[in-house]
Amino acid sequence: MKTNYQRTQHGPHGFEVFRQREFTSFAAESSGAPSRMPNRWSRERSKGETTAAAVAAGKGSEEGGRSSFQPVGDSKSAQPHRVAFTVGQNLVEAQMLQLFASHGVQALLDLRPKMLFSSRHPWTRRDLARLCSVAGVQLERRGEPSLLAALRFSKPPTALLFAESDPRNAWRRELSDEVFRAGWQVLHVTAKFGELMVTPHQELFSHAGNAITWPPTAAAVPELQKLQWPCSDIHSRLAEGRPYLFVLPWDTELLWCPRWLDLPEADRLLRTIQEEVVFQQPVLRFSRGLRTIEAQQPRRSAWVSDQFNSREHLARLQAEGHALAEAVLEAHPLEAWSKAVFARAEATSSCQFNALLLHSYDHGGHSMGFHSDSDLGLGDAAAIASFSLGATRTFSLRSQVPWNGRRIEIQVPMHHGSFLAMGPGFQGRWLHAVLKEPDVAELRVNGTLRFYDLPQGVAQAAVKLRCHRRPVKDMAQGSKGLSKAGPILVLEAMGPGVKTQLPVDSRRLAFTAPEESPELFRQCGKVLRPEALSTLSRQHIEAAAILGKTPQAYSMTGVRTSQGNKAYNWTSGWTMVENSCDVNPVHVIANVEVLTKGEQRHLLDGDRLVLNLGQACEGPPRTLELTKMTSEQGGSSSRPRYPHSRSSKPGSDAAESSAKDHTGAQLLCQVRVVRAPV
Ligand SMILES: O=C(O)CCC(=O)C(=O)O
Ligand SMILES: [Fe+2]
Repeated sequence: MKTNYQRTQHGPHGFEVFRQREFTSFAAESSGAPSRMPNRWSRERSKGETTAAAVAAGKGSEEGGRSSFQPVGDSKSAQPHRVAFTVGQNLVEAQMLQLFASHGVQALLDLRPKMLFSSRHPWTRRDLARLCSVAGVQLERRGEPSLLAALRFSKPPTALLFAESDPRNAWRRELSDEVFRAGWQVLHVTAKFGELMVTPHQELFSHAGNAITWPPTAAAVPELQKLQWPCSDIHSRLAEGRPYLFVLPWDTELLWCPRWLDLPEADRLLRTIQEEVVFQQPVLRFSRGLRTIEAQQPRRSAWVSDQFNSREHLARLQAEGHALAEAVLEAHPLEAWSKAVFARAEATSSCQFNALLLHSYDHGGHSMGFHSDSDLGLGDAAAIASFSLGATRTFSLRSQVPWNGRRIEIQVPMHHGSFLAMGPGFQGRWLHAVLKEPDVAELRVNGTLRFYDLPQGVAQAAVKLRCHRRPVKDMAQGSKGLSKAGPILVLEAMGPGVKTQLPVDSRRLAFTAPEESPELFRQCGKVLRPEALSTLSRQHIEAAAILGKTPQAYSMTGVRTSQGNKAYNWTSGWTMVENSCDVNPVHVIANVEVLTKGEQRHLLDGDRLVLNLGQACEGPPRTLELTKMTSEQGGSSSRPRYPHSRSSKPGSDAAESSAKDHTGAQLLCQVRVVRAPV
């Protein structure tokens, strides 16, 4: 089979869309060495800038004055037949078959963590086995001690199946780096907006590097002192008011200039930004399998750039049929004030930038969760600078892996007029965040300067929000003693900060009908510890409704309330979800609906609610009435308007059969959501 890819257009997130043509010639062309990839940068870059070919060959451009860049992979050892596709489990059957058939995939290596194998999972082992036997593909589980050993035994081209739908995320990123470094040609397959896209690993992660010289010296930053890790007194150094270059583990560097702007300069810049810049608070959308999740960004943002997101550029993309996400904000063109900011930041950091992302944290409740700046067009080689105006907020840094057995945590007090720069390689080793600080009442404006290595792409800040479908028994784990109860509502504090920091039973609360089990209801605050709320990166809690498919299934398992042997009244009707809060919208995840105040809909099996807990829900444990029972009975007339479906297309076969599957689904507890005391 001969297929190849031809670049045709850029997806709305800057992913380049490849249409299939002939594969073998593409693989042969590109797998030999990344430098032989036809590259998009060289077409677009201005004279003197480093081309991708030079980058891949490990050469920086002398003309452009850039430092040399080390390609991620060892291109010399690449062999034409060593081709691996990475795919996420969000691909549906037809897409998997399309991938197998058009690229001659011989083996599928399932690399998903074990816990994900459940009957609720999009791809069970059985489903995969059936798929592979139909397609004549060998299904393999990672049995070897290492992925590379497993790959060596598989017959390429091999598809690597990951839980993550985004190749930039976690395990999928890490393992594909490993495979790429071993000389394999790695091609990431994504399904966005109904289209299969293939992006070579190096296109997604290579960055030409924007450091002109790095690290900066006292020539650029007067009185700069270099401090080598381990420095136990780093926090007192950060408070000293003097500039430092902290040389941290893993060859990463942090430049700290606490007095970057003097007081009048900082005041003036803050005033100008407030006057000139229109900030927006977009609703962020995330793909989760076939579902889309929405949440309002807990801060206001704005872009300033002449290269990305201009009004004309976004309009052109839309005219070409691209649906732009709400989070893709139109950029303000550069003006005198912003040009001065770019020039000053470039002089201090000895780096080049082409976009400024501004955030307005209006108060301590506004935040940004732990993340690394890994938007498309950035990547590990990108150096990123950041300045701060207004209220002092803590810029928290945490190493991605332990150093001498423990993760390193550094708190940088970013005050009015301060500046820092994270050097090349930093994003691959560290996470950063601006967590909520309830005591801060004043506004803080932050600006991060970046260099997007994108040809006229769309700059969009990384969005990190995870939502997991879990089997019922796993969900119930966090409920300590509730697991025997039938319908359970589980609220789980998510977001990367929470997830990595807190054990599962500290960030979940699960309860049954409050009227039936008041003592459990009161325990909610104990189960969901305050840390879970204070580390919430997106100010949201997810509520997953765990439902029985049929009333009979539950009565057979003998569900009892905690107050006695009284069984639930399984046939009392559908449970509705209603938004009774006009400040914080309730998002019903399964079908991406935002319920405005007073709106209702049926709560269905698998539905999740996102509650944006803001000031309106502050105070002592407070009950937010979300749902109420209705007298509707199951059956065709009361069939939910929005069947929980694997297909978003109404009327499709999948939607029909899914609706049938779920007609018996009922949630029989009255759902109340309580905010735990902080
Ligand atoms: O507000 C800050 O200091 C951090 C901003 C940030 O991390 C980002 O824009 O990616
Ligand atoms: Fe960031």
